[in-house]
Amino acid sequence: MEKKAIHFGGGNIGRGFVAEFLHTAGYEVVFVDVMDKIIEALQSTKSYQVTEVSDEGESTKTITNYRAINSKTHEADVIKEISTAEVVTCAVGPNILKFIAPVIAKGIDARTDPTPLAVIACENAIGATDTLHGFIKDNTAADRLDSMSDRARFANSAIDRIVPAQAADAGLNVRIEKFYEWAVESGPFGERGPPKIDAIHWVGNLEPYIERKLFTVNTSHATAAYYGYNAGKKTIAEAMRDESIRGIVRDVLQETAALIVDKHEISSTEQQEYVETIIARISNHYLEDSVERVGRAPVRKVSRKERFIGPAAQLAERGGKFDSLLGSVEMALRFQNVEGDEESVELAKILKENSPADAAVRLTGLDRDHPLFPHVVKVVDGVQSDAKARTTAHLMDIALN
Ligand SMILES: NC(=O)c1ccc[n+]([C@@H]2O[C@H](COP(=O)([O-])OP(=O)(O)OC[C@H]3O[C@@H](n4cnc5c(N)ncnc54)[C@H](O)[C@@H]3O)[C@@H](O)[C@H]2O)c1
Ligand SMILES: O=P(O)(O)OC[C@@H](O)[C@@H](O)[C@H](O)[C@H](O)CO
Repeated sequence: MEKKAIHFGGGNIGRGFVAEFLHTAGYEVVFVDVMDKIIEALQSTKSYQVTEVSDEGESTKTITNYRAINSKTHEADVIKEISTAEVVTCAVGPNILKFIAPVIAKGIDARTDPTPLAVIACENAIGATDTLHGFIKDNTAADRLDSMSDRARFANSAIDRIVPAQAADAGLNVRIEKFYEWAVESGPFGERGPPKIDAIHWVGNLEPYIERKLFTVNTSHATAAYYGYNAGKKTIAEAMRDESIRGIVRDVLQETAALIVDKHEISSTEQQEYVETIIARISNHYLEDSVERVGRAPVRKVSRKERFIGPAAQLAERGGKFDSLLGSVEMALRFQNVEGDEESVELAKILKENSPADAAVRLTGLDRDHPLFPHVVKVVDGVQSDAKARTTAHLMDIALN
């Protein structure tokens, strides 16, 4: 029988990365999404194209052998597919994991296949599969929990490939960078071993991979996005062409490199080479990657384990330098009321309605006695004072005219 993988989220990384590699590994891919437009497009086509763009030119692959189900309207079908699949992946965004967990829990519960399902969350977050697993357990009957590992195994992953928002007329086709890395924990699969997916680099300990990726690729990407947005730049490549922003990105990466080299078995030479690769990747002018996409969801991005506070907190605990990271946090806090970004509206509200210390706790989740906390409070205070000064100036302007 043909191998089958269920993938939640038919968006950019779903179509342009996960499905591409599942397809190459010989899986039939069943996309699950809640967006009618994507589902209808996937159901009414037999193929779409993934085009890698780089200095070396363009190279296109055709993806076929897929189906699509809308989980909003056809939940029972999704449960049935999961009950007979080998793999479940998702790329829906870390905040959506709780919404896809109930249907996955039901699909796992309905399994009779002796081989456990492999569940791999492909989100930019530390321990995303663990988070999903937690929500799945919350949606499973207590008397079925002990035997769940007979029906499913859960492996965390680190996934890296820049897939910008696509042109409005692109349909299902995706333009992406050539580079990719997909590291997944092998331990959860035990003696039976993990599923055969050639693009995956199976690793015993994922922490160095996910921290190096999140705290280099995503820290630098978000730094360029927030400084770029506040300087009126449209794309990450445009921001990176600005010498001052490029210099700031390098300063930030020096701080995270110090942590990565100190904490993991990665030499400073190796990390420096990695940094140069990442700077070249995010400067890629062939990718029209907007500062709004890369800066999206600022509340998530300034949270405790994320790309700024995650490394800054660890550096503060180790007596390291973190002031450039605080500069990125400040720019992230200035990413407010951005059209189409609900979290940027929520951010503005939190900053308006709370004292600096309370806003710092709510946004970053840092304990008040953490060595980083007073530094973050100072940054929050500065951003709030600027907003107040702008409101006062605006009101005076109205009164005078
Ligand atoms: N784009 C990238 O460069 C990139 C690279 C690595 C990792 N990621 C991560 O992948 C995830 C997705 O990012 P993206 O850029 O593809 O976003 P995207 O917005 O293009 O895709 C997300 C998809 O999830 C779908 N979705 C939302 N709620 C759903 C639900 N309840 N059930 C099923 N589907 C649902 C959306 O309709 C959308 O199609 C994020 O965690 C992101 O951090 C993105
Ligand atoms: O997806 P986010 O919102 O966590 O971060 C935005 C980008 O930095 C991200 O999507 C990168 O393009 C990706 O992580 C590259 O591997």
